[in-house]
Amino acid sequence: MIDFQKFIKSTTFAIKGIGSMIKSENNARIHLLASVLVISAGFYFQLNLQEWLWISLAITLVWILEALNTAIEAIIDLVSPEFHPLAGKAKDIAAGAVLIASIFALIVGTIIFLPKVLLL
Ligand SMILES: Nc1ncnc2c1ncn2[C@@H]1O[C@H](COP(=O)(O)OP(=O)(O)OP(=O)(O)O)[C@@H](O)[C@H]1O
Repeated sequence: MIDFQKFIKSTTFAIKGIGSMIKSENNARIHLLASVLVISAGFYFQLNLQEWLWISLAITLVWILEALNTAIEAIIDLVSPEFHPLAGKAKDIAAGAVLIASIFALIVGTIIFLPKVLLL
């Protein structure tokens, strides 16, 4: 049987996690600002359905990877608070994943918005 109370509780924890990420991570606040700006620009330029889908994919990918990166950082700080090359390697690779998604988002944003900005 589906336990809806449990589902609501775990959704609340997930929202709490997103809130704590935005509070503690400077990069997450940058993603938030970028997301708000891009979505506002999307409304301004009246993007079509396909453009909205690409923008949504790019924004969502960055947020998912930032969340995973933040979680990985927290686990590493817990299990390896002292310096360890593997801890540094894991953090750098997790940060690399965010960078890859951010570059993808930048490419998508440029392809969609640059022609519209040039026509202004
Ligand atoms: N325990 C550790 N052992 C070895 N190197 C570490 C360790 N912790 C952090 N580092 C190195 O220092 C860098 C910065 O670590 P930090 O925990 O500040 O991550 P960050 O990417 O700056 O995260 P934040 O988004 O919280 O600022 C890492 O990318 C890693 O190279």
